[in-house]
Amino acid sequence: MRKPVEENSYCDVRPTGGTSGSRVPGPMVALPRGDPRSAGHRSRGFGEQRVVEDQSGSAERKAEVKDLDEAWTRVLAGLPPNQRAWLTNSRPVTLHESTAIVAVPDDFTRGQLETRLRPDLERILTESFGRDIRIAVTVDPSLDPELREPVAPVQPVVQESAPALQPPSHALGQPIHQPFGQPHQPIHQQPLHQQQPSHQQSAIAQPVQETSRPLGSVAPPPNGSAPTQPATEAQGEARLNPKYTFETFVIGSSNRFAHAAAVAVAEAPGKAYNPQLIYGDSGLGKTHLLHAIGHYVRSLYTGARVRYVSSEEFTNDFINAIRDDKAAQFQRRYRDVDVLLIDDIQFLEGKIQTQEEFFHTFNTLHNANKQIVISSDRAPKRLEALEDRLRNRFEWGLITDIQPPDLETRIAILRKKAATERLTAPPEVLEFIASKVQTNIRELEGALIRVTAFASLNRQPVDLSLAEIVLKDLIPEGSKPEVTASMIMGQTASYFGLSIDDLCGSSRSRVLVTARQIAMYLCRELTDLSLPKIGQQFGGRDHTTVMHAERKIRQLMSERRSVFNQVTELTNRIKHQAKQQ
Ligand SMILES: Nc1ncnc2c1ncn2[C@@H]1O[C@H](COP(=O)(O)OP(=O)(O)OP(=O)(O)O)[C@@H](O)[C@H]1O
Repeated sequence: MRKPVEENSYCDVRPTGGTSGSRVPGPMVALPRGDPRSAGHRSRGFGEQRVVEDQSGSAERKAEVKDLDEAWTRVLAGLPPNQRAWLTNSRPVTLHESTAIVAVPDDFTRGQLETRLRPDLERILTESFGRDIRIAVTVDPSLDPELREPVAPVQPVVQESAPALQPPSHALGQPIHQPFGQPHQPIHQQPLHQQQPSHQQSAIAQPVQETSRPLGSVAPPPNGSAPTQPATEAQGEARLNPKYTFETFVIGSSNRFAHAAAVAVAEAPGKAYNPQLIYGDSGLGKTHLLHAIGHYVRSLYTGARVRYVSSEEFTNDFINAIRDDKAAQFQRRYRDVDVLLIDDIQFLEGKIQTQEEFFHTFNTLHNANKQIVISSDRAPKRLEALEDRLRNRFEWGLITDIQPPDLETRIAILRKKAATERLTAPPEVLEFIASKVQTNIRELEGALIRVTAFASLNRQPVDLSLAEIVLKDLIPEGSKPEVTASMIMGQTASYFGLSIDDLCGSSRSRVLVTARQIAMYLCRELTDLSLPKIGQQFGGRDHTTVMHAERKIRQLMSERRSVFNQVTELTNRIKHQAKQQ
């Protein structure tokens, strides 16, 4: 048997020069390529979703969006002036189910909305709609008035830059749904998406256009989950795990935005956000969301060609195609699809030839308004060994991150997992497991499985004492792991969406001051560092500042539940990180 070709053994292509623009951390929005806003065609800031919805011609959706606008007017009227000031350059984007997405110009404002303003915003929105509404905040730098003038095109529009790659007629100006065919069932049959606006039906029930390629015609089962057996080639090609659907995905503050964006992408593939990039640490649900998009697209659009592939498989496939002289088949496999879901893109780092191939795959799909969804373990700007031109393209669409889930979300995930896997575990055991395993959902599920398996093997009931024994082995106490100031600062910065420089800097904004004081407090609690040493770590501050911070946080913890929760969650994360060192 021939050995597979080593990716780098034949490469002679070098990455192009240049640097990608630096971006603020956290969920970010980049203008899609060809977005008329980038050429100054549209005065509104962040509003791609509205445009998509308006194009669908749905009266219901328009009404809903209008409601959000109206509700937003009420929000502005209902807030005291000092809070309203934070919303001057903010915009409501869209309402998806019970989540209102709000765009703000920078990360700092996002912090304000997510902490200080959140209760009032959600209260007024909830009152306005007569049902529970949560907010998800996204950053759209184009809302910053200082960046608005003069309006420079962010990306050249497709037609200007690449006349040879004109998308097919159906891809310009017409709904992308058409080539996919009609939905095989009314939306209201989707259990999780019962509140789905009925615009979906009218939007996609349009005449099916002739396309040059055959369309699959297999309808998935009514619940939107994938069948266990591939019934046709098209269905088999999708390679979706039937367990990874939106129905089985638990939404919490750590993944709310990524989830909402994923649903929007699945409802309007190629139109809402293209590409969508989801990034986050291992085991936080990126693959799950990719598969869920695939299932949902296939349940909405009969015949949609969806392909899920890990970047590793893409690389191996490419290498084998070259070895076997089957480049054309390879290209058809990845370019003749409506939705390409590509997982763990960081795997392409350093693989120049595969990156080159993926670059062309990306361009072909994007130019034809086909949807691309990418996952990565890091933000694109941190994929240093990826070519700039690829990283830049990832920023054309929507970048969403997934953070480790909080305690409530972890408990909810365990509950769902126990229900779907028919595992019996009392609530106190689920809570105990969720408190022990904090950062990786795969480990969380593993712990539940271990506990229930242990009980079953020993014919014992699943109770707290048994869970303690099992998890002791899983997460041994051992010697006290060493916590360092840099660990604390790193975790605190990422928890609050700040940088280490922010923590060491001189800004006195409220979010920053609280974050800095919490980090100093944790340094006192979790390390043996002296007050002056801690002061030095935070940009050479005086030891009295550290003393003040310690007192302040102690006091706030007993007064404000939010601060108590923040300190508890951060302590858990830091200890967990220390254990892994
Ligand atoms: N929000 C969630 N609700 C329910 N299950 C979840 C959620 N997030 C993750 N999971 C489950 O956790 C496990 C790990 O998730 P997944 O494989 O999607 O992580 P990942 O981010 O792709 O990790 P990696 O980067 O290591 O591939 C899966 O079984 C998935 O179903």
